[in-house]
Amino acid sequence: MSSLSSSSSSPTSSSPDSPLINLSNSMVYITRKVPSSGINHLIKAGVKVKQWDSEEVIPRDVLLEQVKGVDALFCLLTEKIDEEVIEAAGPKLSVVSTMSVGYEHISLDICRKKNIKVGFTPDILTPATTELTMALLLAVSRRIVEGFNAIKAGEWQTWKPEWMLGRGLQNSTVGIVGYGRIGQAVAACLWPLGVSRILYSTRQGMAEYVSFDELLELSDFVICACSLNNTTREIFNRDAFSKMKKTSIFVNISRGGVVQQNDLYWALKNKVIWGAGLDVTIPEPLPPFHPLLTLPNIVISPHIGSATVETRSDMCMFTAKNIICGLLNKPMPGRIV
Ligand SMILES: O=C(O)[C@H](O)CO
Repeated sequence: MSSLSSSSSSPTSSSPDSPLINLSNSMVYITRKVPSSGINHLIKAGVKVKQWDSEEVIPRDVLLEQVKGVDALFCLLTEKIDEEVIEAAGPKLSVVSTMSVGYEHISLDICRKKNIKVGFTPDILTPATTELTMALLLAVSRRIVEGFNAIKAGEWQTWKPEWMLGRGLQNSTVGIVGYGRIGQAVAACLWPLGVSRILYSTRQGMAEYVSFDELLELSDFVICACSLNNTTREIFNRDAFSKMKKTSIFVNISRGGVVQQNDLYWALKNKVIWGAGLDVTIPEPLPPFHPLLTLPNIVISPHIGSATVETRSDMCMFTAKNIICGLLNKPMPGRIV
């Protein structure tokens, strides 16, 4: 399902950024149905746009076929942009931009070697992802889903002083692993709720620096907002969960790959930790019969950290701007390589 969605109507006046470079011969391939904001921006800039116009992930063989000869690639976190794709695209490919802040799906080394610029969408999804982090944290700590399920099962008999008790944030210690844009925004939401300490282990900021092990040992809530790379893969494993408090709650909004999921299951099942909220899993989608879904002390959302109407539209626009700036040899608003 690949279609030529559009082409330039006025190529010479097409670029708002530089009238000197004519983009009318440039072809951009978009790997999914995305909000119209970005597509319109590309069209107005005068480039030709081809698209996998579907909600479903583009099959690998179709991607390899469709990218042939394109100048720029607009991709999502679901496509592995590796040497094979870059070779299939050929020598004209000069910009790859992903509509995500995470970019572990792109082979940066190959892009560097081939002089291909790589863009991503930092900052604009920080508020939406922060909201979702807080939603998961509170859903687990205040047992929202468990309570809802209890109502549906007819288990809500009366108001009881010691039923469905959760864990409050006031006077608690929160550890944030990955104290970057999102981690710091989450911290800003937590202070007004009366937490007494916020710990981080990876970057500088307003919070207190401690080692990763100390963070695990001291925190009542552990929030993971770091990127996935070789140093963070499966850092939340049996060893890490064993160091956490039995009363602690773990929230992951980064990537499923930072967690050893069998170990998380073990930790939740055996009450090594109190609860968990996940927006990201391995695999995605998580199969409906996955063992994690049988546990009462977990809430899982389907990777919707940035999923607000406004944020997804902004991300799409940002990706399109990255591509146009990259093609025009202008500074890209969000550039990795
Ligand atoms: O990397 C990202 O951008 C998020 O995981 C999805 O928006």
